[in-house]
Amino acid sequence: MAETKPDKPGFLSRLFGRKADPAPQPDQAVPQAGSHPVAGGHPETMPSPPTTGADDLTAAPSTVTTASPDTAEENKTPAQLAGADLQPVEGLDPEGTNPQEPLPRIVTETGPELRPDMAAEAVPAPEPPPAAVPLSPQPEPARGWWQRLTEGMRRTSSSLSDSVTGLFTKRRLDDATLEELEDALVQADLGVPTAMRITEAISAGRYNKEISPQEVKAILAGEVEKTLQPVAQPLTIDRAKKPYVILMVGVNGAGKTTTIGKLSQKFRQQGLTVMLAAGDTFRAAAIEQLKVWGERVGAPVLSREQGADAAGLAYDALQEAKANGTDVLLIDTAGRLQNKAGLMAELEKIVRVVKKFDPSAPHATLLVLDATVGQNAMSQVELFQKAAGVTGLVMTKLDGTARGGILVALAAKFGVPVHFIGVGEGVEDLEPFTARDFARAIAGLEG
Ligand SMILES: Nc1nc2c(ncn2[C@@H]2O[C@H](COP(=O)(O)OP(=O)(O)OP(=O)(O)O)[C@@H](O)[C@H]2O)c(=O)[nH]1
Repeated sequence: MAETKPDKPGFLSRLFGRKADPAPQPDQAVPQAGSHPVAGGHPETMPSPPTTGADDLTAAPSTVTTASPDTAEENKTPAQLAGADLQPVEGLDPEGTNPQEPLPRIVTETGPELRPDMAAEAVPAPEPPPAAVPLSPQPEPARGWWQRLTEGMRRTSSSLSDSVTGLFTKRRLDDATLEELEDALVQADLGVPTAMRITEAISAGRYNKEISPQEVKAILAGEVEKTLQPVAQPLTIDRAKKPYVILMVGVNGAGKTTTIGKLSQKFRQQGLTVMLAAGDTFRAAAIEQLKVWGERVGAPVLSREQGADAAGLAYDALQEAKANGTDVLLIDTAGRLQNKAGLMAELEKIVRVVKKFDPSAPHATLLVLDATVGQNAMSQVELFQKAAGVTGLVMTKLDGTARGGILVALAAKFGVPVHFIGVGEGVEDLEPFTARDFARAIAGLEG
């Protein structure tokens, strides 16, 4: 549920009286940084912040797994560890010793490609998964991205669709209707400025006339697409940077580790070599989870023991990746809470250390956002931007919420590129973000 609707001028007064005022202030009335609890996390169990500076880089030795698609069977990670540690938000066991911590959920992948223009193509027949990955007895038939996207976003789109249908069936477009529509859009987390823009677009030339729900949805989709178009940017790997360093940040449980796995798979399918750095040294299980992904996608994983200095690990990983001529290095980081200054300082330290090795790195800093946190995503963007200089967003779990509209609010407010969206736990459920598909899915329109 969205929060209390912020104060805003009545629709008619905005439409006729104050249209010249373009300042998109209302978003600031939406609850902001620090006003919500962060999803998950156990502040009292967080490790003490690391010392500052990049001088303590010679701690424990790192280990590198040598995963490759040809890894011998006996050397593979046991199946029971595959994807371990997948419910970090509630009941998180920072020591990684809780026998109750859920085992990995494995989903058979079907391997779509990275390019947005291929997103809607039919998914190729599933390849046999590595032996370490148990097959479900009845693999689901491959579904195209559009189908997964619309199914995943059903909760968001049906709540919007229901409002639109309820409001516009055999009813004239009057002030009250528009007011209610605006409320529904704000409730769906699209943000007040976007909600106002959409209602104004709908009312233009149609005031006091009948308008069908379908027409409203089409205008809604058009306006959402306009807002999203500038941020829908593919993640482009610059082959001249070797390794191309991607730092993954986000609060715990947002889906960073899983996203790293899914991205690695896409890079590998493009023929790129990938190395993973298990920079979430906070939890042993997170390190294991990354190793499993490394095995699955054929990417070596550089790790140290739990509690080791993450910045030192990142430095080692850079050296290793450089020495090996690796194309892409993905650095995982611990789940961080924005109100934990020490943890943010650790993130800043990782960035500093990476820059020491290569001033142009990290070449991309991707903030993974869990769509289910709704408006709290706004404050996460602000804080991670400060700590790490976010260059792009990945939004996960759009399938688990009616608050998918938050992506529109983020686009309107920050203009940070959105590279990928996730609508499920499977490898194939993460795809490059395209404005039109998302806009039509959210409006409940056919592709
Ligand atoms: N439904 C759904 N679940 C997802 C999606 N993306 C990730 N998840 C799940 O979210 C959970 C948390 O993912 P992780 O990758 O462990 O999150 P994390 O950010 O690395 O968490 P920490 O290791 O605690 O920092 C896992 O169960 C994932 O399978 C998505 O798009 N949809």
